[in-house]
Amino acid sequence: MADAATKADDYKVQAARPAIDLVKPGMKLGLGTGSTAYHFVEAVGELVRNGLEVLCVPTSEATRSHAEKLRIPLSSLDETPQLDLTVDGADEIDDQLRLIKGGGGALLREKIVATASDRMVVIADESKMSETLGSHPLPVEVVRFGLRATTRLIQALAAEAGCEGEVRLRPGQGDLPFITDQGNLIVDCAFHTIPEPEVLAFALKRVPGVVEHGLFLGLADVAIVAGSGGVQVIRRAGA
Ligand SMILES: O=C(CO)[C@H](O)[C@H](O)COP(=O)(O)O
Repeated sequence: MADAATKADDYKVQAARPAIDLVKPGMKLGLGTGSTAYHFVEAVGELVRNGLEVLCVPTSEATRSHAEKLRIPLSSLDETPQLDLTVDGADEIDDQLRLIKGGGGALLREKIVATASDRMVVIADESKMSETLGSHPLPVEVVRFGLRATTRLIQALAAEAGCEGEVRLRPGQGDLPFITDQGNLIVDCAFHTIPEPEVLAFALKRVPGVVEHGLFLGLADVAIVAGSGGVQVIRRAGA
């Protein structure tokens, strides 16, 4: 078990390494969240220690505090509304580079930052690749008000989009729910298979209590995926 975890972490390091070659002096960067993005942030920290000038926007408070420890110069989207490149992890990736994100609960800021970037590069180990999205529960960020009504509507509209399964409030510490950096809740939707991600995304956007969902469609330009066969670079058609 420990060996499998170590191998997966090695792959995460291997996926992060080529992404660092895309970083050029003066760039404005989005810094992703999670255990894979962690390695990219570490590598940016090393470049900064060696004199590289970049300005970075973190996608979560966790990444902010990591980057601060590394003395990476930070900004916000208010000060720096357009970024050159965002590098982030993913929970699931299909061959069209459609993603499920939000396993770490940062999907809202991650999507805002990726959308504000000229390019989004995803880094991942091979376990994240999937023929059909849905094996990872889809995180959906919702407001607290009307949670049960929101959950029911998510289920009903998702069913119309061909997706059925348990919609569960993400637990946090003790008896408390998980709270996002924006002070919202997350429901994880165990749909198992999402036959038409665009149709589901459209349906979820019709639910008033939904702030954002973890389907990232047409956002990732490149995926760098590391595994037993080496490192593969996958480009989205037309990107
Ligand atoms: O979307 C995310 C956080 O909200 C992460 O990018 C995703 O969960 C992947 O994380 P990891 O690299 O730890 O597997």
